Amino acid sequence: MTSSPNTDLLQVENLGIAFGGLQAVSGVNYRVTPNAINAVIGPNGAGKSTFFNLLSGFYKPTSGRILWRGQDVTRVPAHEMAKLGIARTFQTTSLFKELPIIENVLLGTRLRGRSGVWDAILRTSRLKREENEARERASWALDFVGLGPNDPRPVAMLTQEAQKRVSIAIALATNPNLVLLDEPAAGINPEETAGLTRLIRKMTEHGLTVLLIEHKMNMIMNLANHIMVLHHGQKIAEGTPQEVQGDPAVISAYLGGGSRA
Ligand SMILES: Nc1ncnc2c1ncn2[C@@H]1O[C@H](COP(=O)(O)OP(=O)(O)OP(=O)(O)O)[C@@H](O)[C@H]1O
Repeated sequence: MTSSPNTDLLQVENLGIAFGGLQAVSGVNYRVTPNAINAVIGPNGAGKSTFFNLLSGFYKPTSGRILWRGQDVTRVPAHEMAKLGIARTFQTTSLFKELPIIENVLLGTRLRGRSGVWDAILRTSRLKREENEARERASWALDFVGLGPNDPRPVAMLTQEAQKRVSIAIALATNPNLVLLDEPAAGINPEETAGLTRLIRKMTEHGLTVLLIEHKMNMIMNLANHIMVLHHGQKIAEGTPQEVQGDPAVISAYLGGGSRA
């Protein structure tokens, strides 16, 4: 296996998954462009969510493999992927709505701590150190996404857009290299979408690599540096926004496939 760990982050080879008789993703070869905004698009049912779940370790492929910095991580469980430096956002429905903002972020980061039950009972110095570090990291992440670390409000009182920022802060607090964003602009208005676009750009300006799936085509075309197009589970095109927009296979997939953009 050839690898160049300094430049490669995530790469997939011949990746596929079948659900019963349905081949939801098939034979995809793809390499995430480091320190850039990467997008995966495609008509409804193209396999975007399934591809995303494969990358984040939630589904295990039935063919092919996933490499992280040149290392085979195909069988690594989802929580271990987070430890490697791959973080993903979840829909805002998975937030603990009655808890304050920072507690939501702390719950996300605590999962990475090394303290065990005895550390908790005895309040060991390791536990205290980890708690302080987690709190610092959570405050930094909330500040980064534009939310006040000392804001005492429960998540339920925030707008949908601010809740999306909380989910991004949870991902950032795990100190990732690659952040996978699941439809970051779903269910928010154009003005809020512009704000989230700025936040996603800021992430790459700070050295992060972003990969997102999103239906809002205008947003993607303005935001992404590199786009991969799925159709019926297969990669049909990839390149710059200009390249994929002008690609006849992409145009025909969208005309025949019914875009929700
Ligand atoms: N867990 C599953 N079990 C069985 N079939 C599934 C499962 N997940 C997805 N599929 C099927 O795989 C195909 C791809 O679905 P997927 O949700 O990945 O597409 P998508 O591009 O994200 O769609 P959308 O744009 O509508 O969200 C669909 O035919 C879907 O019904």
